[in-house]
Amino acid sequence: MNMLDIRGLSKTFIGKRRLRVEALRDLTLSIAQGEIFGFLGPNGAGKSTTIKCLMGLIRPTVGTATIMGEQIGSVASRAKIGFLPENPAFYDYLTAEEYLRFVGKTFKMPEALLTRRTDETLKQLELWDARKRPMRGYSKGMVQRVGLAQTMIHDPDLYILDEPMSGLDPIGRALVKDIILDLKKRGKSVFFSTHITDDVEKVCDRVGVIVKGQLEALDSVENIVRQGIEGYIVQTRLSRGNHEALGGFSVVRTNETFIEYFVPVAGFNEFMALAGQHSVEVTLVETKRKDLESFFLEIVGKGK
Ligand SMILES: Nc1ncnc2c1ncn2[C@@H]1O[C@H](COP(=O)(O)OP(=O)(O)OP(=O)(O)O)[C@@H](O)[C@H]1O
Repeated sequence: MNMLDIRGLSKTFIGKRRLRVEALRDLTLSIAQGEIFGFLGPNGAGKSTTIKCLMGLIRPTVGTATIMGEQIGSVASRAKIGFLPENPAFYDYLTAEEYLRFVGKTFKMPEALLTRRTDETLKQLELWDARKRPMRGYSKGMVQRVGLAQTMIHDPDLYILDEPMSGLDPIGRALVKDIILDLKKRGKSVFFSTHITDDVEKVCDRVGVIVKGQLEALDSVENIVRQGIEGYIVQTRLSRGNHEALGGFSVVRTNETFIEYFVPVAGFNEFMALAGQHSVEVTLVETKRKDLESFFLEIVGKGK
C-alpha cells in the first residue's frame, strides 16, 4: 500500500469579485514507503494548497486522496501524519517541553512514552537547553525546530512538511536535512514542499515540479541528474602531443601545464581517438552536468 495516493486533485478558489484562481489542477501522484519526495515549485505554484487539501484544512474542488488507505480529512488519516504548516504559530507562553507534551496528549500517547519521546525529540532538534523557557523568547530558527519537533512526537510513518527549511540559517538547514535522512533510514516517508532545488538534490528520492497548479515534471532525482549530462571537461597535458589535432573542440581553460576542452557527449569517442593518434596525454575527465536548478528553471520558464 502507498503511504499517500493523490488522484486528480484540483482546487479552484473564488476570490474577490468572484475571480476564479485555479490553484491546483488535476494532481495525481503517489508516495511509497520510505520515500522522500520533494514538491518543488516557485511562489504561488500551489504547494500549500495541495498540503492544505491533504490535511483536510480545505476541501478539494475535485479529486480524492488517501493516506495509508484513509480518506484525507478524516481523524484516522490525521493521526498517521506528522504535519508542519508553512507558518507555524504556537501558544508562545508555553515552553517547548510543555507544548510537545500537549501535542503528544492530543495523540493520546501514554505518559511514559510521551515523556521518553519528548526528551528524545527535544535533544534531536537541539532544543534541550531551551526546553524550560517560554517559546515567546525563541529565535525564528528555534520556533521552526519546535514545529518540526511536534511532527515527530508521536513517531508517525508519514511526514507532510510545508517548507521545513524556510527561515533557517545554514546550520539549521543542515540539521533539518539530517533529520529527514534519519527518518528515511528508519523507513519513514516524507513529502515536503520547497522552492529551493538544493534541498531537493541533497535529500530527495523523487521530485515533482509544480508550476501554476500543474505538475510539470515527476521523476527520480537520479534520473534528472543523469539525463542532465551535457558533456565532459577533458584535461590534457600541454607539453605532450599535437594539440592542433583537437582544434575542433572548444578550450575552456588553459595554463602553463594543462589545456581543458569541453567535449560534448556525442564527440567523446572522436576526441579520445584523436588524442590517442596525436599523443595528447589525457590527465582528467570530469562530467559536466546540468544541475537540478537549471532543470527547475527550464520547467518554470516553459510554464510561464
Ligand atoms: N484562500 C485563497 N483564496 C484565493 N486564492 C488563494 C487562496 N489560497 C491560495 N490562493 C492562490 O492559489 C495559488 C497557489 O497558492 P499556494 O499558497 O498554494 O502557493 P505555494 O506554491 O504554496 O506558494 P509559496 O511558495 O509562495 O508559499 C496562488 O495564486 C494563491 O494566490
